[in-house]
Order: sequence, then structure tokens, then C-alpha cells
Amino acid sequence: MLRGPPRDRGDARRRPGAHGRRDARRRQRRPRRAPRRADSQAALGEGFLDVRRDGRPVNRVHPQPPIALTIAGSDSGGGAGIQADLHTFAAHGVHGTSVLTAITAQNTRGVTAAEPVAAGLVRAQLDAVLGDFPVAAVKTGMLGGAELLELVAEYGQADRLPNLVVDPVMVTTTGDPLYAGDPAAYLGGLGPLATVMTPNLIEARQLLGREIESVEEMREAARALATYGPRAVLVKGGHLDRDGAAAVDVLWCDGQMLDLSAPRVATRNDHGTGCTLASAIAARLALGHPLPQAVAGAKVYVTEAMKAAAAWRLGTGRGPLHHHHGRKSAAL
Ligand SMILES: Nc1ncnc2c1ncn2[C@@H]1O[C@H](COP(=O)(O)OP(=O)(O)OP(=O)(O)O)[C@@H](O)[C@H]1O
Ligand SMILES: Cc1ncc(COP(=O)(O)O)c(N)n1
Repeated sequence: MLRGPPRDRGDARRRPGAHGRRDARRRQRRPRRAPRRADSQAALGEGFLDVRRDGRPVNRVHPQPPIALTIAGSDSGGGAGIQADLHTFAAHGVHGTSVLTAITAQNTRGVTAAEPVAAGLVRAQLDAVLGDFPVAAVKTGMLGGAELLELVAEYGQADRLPNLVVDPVMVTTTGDPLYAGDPAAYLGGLGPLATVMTPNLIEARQLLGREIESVEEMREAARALATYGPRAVLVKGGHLDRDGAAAVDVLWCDGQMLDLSAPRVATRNDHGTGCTLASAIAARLALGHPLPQAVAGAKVYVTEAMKAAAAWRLGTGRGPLHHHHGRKSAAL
């Protein structure tokens, strides 16, 4: 279990008196564990979330949450894109900011229309967010084509996109194309700037121009993609062996290969799994988790979100995940 600093128990415990003195004696006896935190978080106040074994964050009192940014398209159905990312940030106790790159007319059955946001307006959103908030981690999703990809790369090259998680979104679960540019531009443009790239099987095939049919070939693909400069590459195996017992992803990180396996959830609600995974990684990086733990924890979070939504019928096609599983509604 990843642990943060001890919980702030509130004013009552800080008042002088018997309990206060007893607590003070206990604190003296117990050696204090040094909190782990990212440098970028030092400026953001105390504390980050504990994460349970099942990946759900433990609710802690934060003087203020860290901030993450998603640069992605809107999904009118609320299952993927910006909407999934902001749900995921909120579920992790991270304040979400967003730069909209495209508007899609989309539901659980597919995409019926999509328009990119003008580059000038994307730039204005980036300047508005990055010029004001101390953003601790960034996730990119749908960029639509070369123009916005190059624009985002410009901000990365200027060191303005810390802890950059690049989800090279090219096509939806339902088979609709979301990227019109050359796949190689992803590797050249964002590869060297990425902390981690998270292609699914189809995207990894397009990026490398070769077939990937097995976990061993996913490992080779992760190694090959890492030569373009990202610190880590996660090749996702959601589309491999759909009838198998496990959903296996492979992570190449700092020269080491890790297989991340989770029980395969029997569900038709798998819309937005890739967006959710990438934004959960970004949220955990913003919270100060080390990279491999951030990726492993994010995968557990996605598995639990899939399980919790398996019986939902929110649309007639492939529905969204339950991003806030394990949490009570604010209306209760
Ligand atoms: N049925 C499932 N049960 C458990 N985990 C799954 C299942 N399907 C996908 N996953 C996991 O979800 C994450 C996203 O994987 P996937 O390969 O589906 O990415 P993606 O295609 O980018 O997602 P999306 O469906 O949003 O496009 C991975 O960790 C993958 O292993
Ligand atoms: C705006 C937007 N961004 C990303 C996806 C990919 O998600 P999925 O493959 O689950 O449809 C999507 N459908 N829409």
C-alpha cells in the first residue's frame, strides 16, 4: 500500500488537555515516517492520497488538492475524453483543469460528428491554465491531427507540461477514427517529451507499422516505442485475447519490463477505459506517486471502475465506467 503523511485529525486533537498530552507522548515514541512527495507537489501544500489495495483512494483531508490538466476532446456521451478524465481526477481528489481540442457528437454506439477546436483557441486555453495554475501532471488524449499535436509539443519543449502522460488516441472502441495525421508524428513530436506513452494494441501497431499478436510482441513493441524517447511505455492489452481470463498490459519503464495483469471483467461497458487509465496515471503522478506505482495503481482503479459499472445500461451500446466506485453520492 502506498502511504502518505499521517492524517490531520482536526482541531480537537490539537487543543491542550489530557488527550493532547497522550497523543504528544505517542507521537514522541513513534518514529516519524518521511512523507514521499514529488518536487512539484512541495509548492502545493501538504499531503497526498493513500491508496487501498483495490486501488480506491482513501479520503484524506487536504489543505488543497494538486492540479492536473487534460488536453483532450469532448465526448457528448460522457464516457471518454475530457469527461472521463475530469471524473477520474475528481475521484482521485485532484483538481482537474482542461484544454478542449475537439468536440465530438458521440454516444455509446459511436461518433456521428467531430470538429477540431481552432489552434488559436487551444493555445489560449493552454496559456490560461498554465499561466495561472501550478499544474503537477498533464494527460493528452484526442489531438485530432498534426496541427494540435505540434502545438502541444511546443509547450512540452518549453518545459511547461510536467509529468506528461501521452495517450495516442487514434480510433475509438467503436472503430471511429479520431486522428487524421501521420502516426509517426506522435513519436517524433511527443515521444521525447512524454513521461509515459499509453498506446493500445491498435495504436501500437499503427505507430510501429507492424503486427502485434501476443504479450511477447507487446513487450517488443514497448521496447521499440521507448527508443523514441519517452521514459516509459505502457502497451495496453485490452484488445488482446478478449475471451481470456486476464487483461495484460506491459510496462517498459527505466529499462525494466513489467507485466501488469488484472482479471478480465465480463462487461460491454468498456467505453473510455484508455482515457480513464491515462488520466488515473496523471492523477497519481500529480499526487506524488512514483511512475511504476502510478501505472499499476491506475490499472487497479480501471478494473474496479469496470467491475462497478458492469451491470449498468446507460446507453444501448458500450457504456462508460463507474469512475466514482466506492464513494457515496454527495446527495446522500
Ligand atoms: N474487459 C476488461 N477487463 C479488465 N480490464 C480491461 C478490460 N478491457 C480493457 N481492460 C484494461 O483497460 C485498460 C485500457 O485498455 P484498452 O486496451 O482497452 O485501451 P484503449 O483501447 O485505449 O481503451 P478504449 O477502449 O478507451 O479505447 C487496460 O489496462 C486494459 O488492460
Ligand atoms: C473525445 C474522445 N476521446 C477519446 C476517445 C477514445 O475512447 P474509446 O476508445 O473508449 O471510445 C473517444 N471515444 N472520444
